[in-house]
Amino acid sequence: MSINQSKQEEQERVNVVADKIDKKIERVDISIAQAHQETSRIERNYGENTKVNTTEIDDQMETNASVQQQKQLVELAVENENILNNNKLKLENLQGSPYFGRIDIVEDGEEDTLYIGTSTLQDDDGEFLIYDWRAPISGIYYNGVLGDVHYQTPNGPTTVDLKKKRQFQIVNNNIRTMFDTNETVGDEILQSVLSEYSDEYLRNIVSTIQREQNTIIRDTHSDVLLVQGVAGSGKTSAILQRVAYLLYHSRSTMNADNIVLFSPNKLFSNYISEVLPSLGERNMRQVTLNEFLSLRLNGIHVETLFERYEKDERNLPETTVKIRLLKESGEFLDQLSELEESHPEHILHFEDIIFDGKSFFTKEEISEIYDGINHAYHIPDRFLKTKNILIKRLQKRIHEDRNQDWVQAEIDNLSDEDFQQIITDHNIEESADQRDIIAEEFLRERYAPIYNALVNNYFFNPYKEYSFLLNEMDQDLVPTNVWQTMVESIDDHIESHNLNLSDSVAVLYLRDLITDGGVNHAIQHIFIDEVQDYTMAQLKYISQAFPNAKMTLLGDRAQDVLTSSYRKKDLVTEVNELFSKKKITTITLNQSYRSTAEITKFATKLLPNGDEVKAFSRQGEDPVIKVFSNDDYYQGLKDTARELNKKYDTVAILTRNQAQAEQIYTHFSDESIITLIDADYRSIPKGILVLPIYLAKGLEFDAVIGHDVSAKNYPDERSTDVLYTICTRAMHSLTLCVDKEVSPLLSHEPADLISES
Ligand SMILES: Nc1ncnc2c1ncn2[C@@H]1O[C@H](COP(=O)(O)OP(=O)(O)OP(=O)(O)O)[C@@H](O)[C@H]1O
Repeated sequence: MSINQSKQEEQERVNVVADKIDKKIERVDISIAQAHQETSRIERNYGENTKVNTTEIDDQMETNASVQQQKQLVELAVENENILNNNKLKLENLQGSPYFGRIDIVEDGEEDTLYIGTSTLQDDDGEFLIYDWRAPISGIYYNGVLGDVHYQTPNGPTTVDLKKKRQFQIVNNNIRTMFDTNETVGDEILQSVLSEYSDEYLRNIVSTIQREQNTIIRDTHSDVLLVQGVAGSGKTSAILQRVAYLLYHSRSTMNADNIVLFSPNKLFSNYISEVLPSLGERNMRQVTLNEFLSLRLNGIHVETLFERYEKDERNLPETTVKIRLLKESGEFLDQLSELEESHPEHILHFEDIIFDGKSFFTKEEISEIYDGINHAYHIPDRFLKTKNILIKRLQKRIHEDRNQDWVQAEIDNLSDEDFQQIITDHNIEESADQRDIIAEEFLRERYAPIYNALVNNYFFNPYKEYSFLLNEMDQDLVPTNVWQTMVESIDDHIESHNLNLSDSVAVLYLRDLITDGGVNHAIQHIFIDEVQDYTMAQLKYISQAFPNAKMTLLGDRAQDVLTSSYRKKDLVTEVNELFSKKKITTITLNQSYRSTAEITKFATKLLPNGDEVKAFSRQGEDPVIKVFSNDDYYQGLKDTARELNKKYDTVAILTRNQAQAEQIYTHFSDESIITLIDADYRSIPKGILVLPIYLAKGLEFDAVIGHDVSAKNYPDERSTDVLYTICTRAMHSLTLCVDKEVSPLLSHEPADLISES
């Protein structure tokens, strides 16, 4: 059969399936409308029931039961509506482009043809019209070459004979292209997908997942999956596809709330927010490292990586580097805990618990309790025993204080309603000592802040404990006076509610270790993008905080913008050392998809091992280096940006730091087309943007302008990572503007790339 005949037949099938999808959507719309009416009816009912008289106890109990029942009905109705809406979303995702792949297989002598799309679609009689891309059999589409192929079923591995693999590009229900192939996904379709212009959001890559990406997406056995992938190799894309895959495979035991993604910044969170919904899934939780740490160190401003980078750019003394490298290592955290355990006679740094302006428990009392507990116990056990004793003492106080005059007077002054409320809230039965019980309940409410302070360990000061251990630490890294100054500066910072990044992780680690807290058992998967920005201490702490989570770590050593000025060791080695007891799989991605071949080749020349990076064969314009030798650098930059903006919707001017971005912005201030992006931006507008490179991490733009790649601004190889990351943000066009003298990092570039004005 000729390909045209096949295309005709395939088109007929697309029409049939498209028609069925439309009809299903019509039906689901009717069900949604009915479900919505039902929810509203139950909610109205619920509203009326909650208005019932609540002053008589009997009535109130009855009302409570009925309200509970109504509440459950509302929840059920809402859930039903959610399921229907979700079904509709999946059908809508299939609309216009119902599938992208087909495989013909022979299994146990039987021939079968399967179509693969973003979700499963069944006929009314149960026949599969489309298989979900995550179904075990769909793995063949991404992995297999024709002939015998294996795939995993719930009953173990199975072998089938793969006869045909066909790819489609279907737009508005019309087959635009169709290929039979032996590869994962042929270049033609990938070419066409990659030459499209960027938009505000990253898109899913479900129809063109490549073999190595597929390995990342479908890995279910590793505790730590470490992906070292060059810029634009699809690391972020693979994360999101992997989340969708894991959600599908563990539907009964896991949902999106059991997954956390550590993302590099807020812009990034918005940028990736459309991928999972386009695959019919809810987004996982997202947090930046700074949000994660700040939330746990309530009331303290934790230095951001960006703030630190900006500071480092100004001044980074060698002693600071030495101390920082120590604090950022996994061993440093081990040292802290060993030191703590090696001082059994040491009394932890406790704090008074203040209530109503007075000390309710003094630190001396708490210290005495702690000291009185057998020193042979581990510190967390002693801490817990101390806490339990304090809670018991609080209970005793409640019991004793109930007869105090002030308590009795307060009870006498209670309104009838409040009095009744205590009785119903605590189910207090009528008896001779009812008033005593009420007095205790009253006190329990009054003393609740004390109880909370105990439960939340506010009587322990982890900052002082940390400084104590630093003072005790035997170190010969830096002279004693330098070390001492460092410890004092932490104390000063704490006074003003600030903490730098490396200390914050150490304090948290120590606090959680001593208090045996801070652990979240519910999270099953942690994803960390841009892992090259993380220290081993941070990774160790994160893995301690989420003990049940498998970790997927994705990074690129060459894009080490934020720490390259001082970090030396290789990320893969470090991670392997840190998690040596876990099952680690390391995957390397060398193929870059984002940029044109010209841009990728240009960028990789900056790297010492650049020849390992494989450019995708998408052709485009050569990058340009524009040198402005006169004093009109900013005018030249402006003209360049405007010129590019005629052709490309988004033109990003990327700088080394925020100050440079602001400076450019002031030169543009007469224009409404330019947007200065800062760390609080949540979405990327179109037009000309100016932002420091660290905010552009993980993002991509149609056209990129590197700001002032001069010898002054990029003097030596310590700037390579920054420049490389800037260049690799560009999809279609890259221009480097230079004020006077070109950076030595570009000295190998041929003269014809350089234009002088
Ligand atoms: N298999 C694929 N099919 C289609 N497009 C792909 C594929 N893999 C990657 N891409 C595209 O390449 C670009 C880069 O992908 P992504 O942002 O996931 O890479 P990355 O490795 O996280 O990049 P970086 O580290 O430079 O931020 C995106 O536009 C993405 O859609």
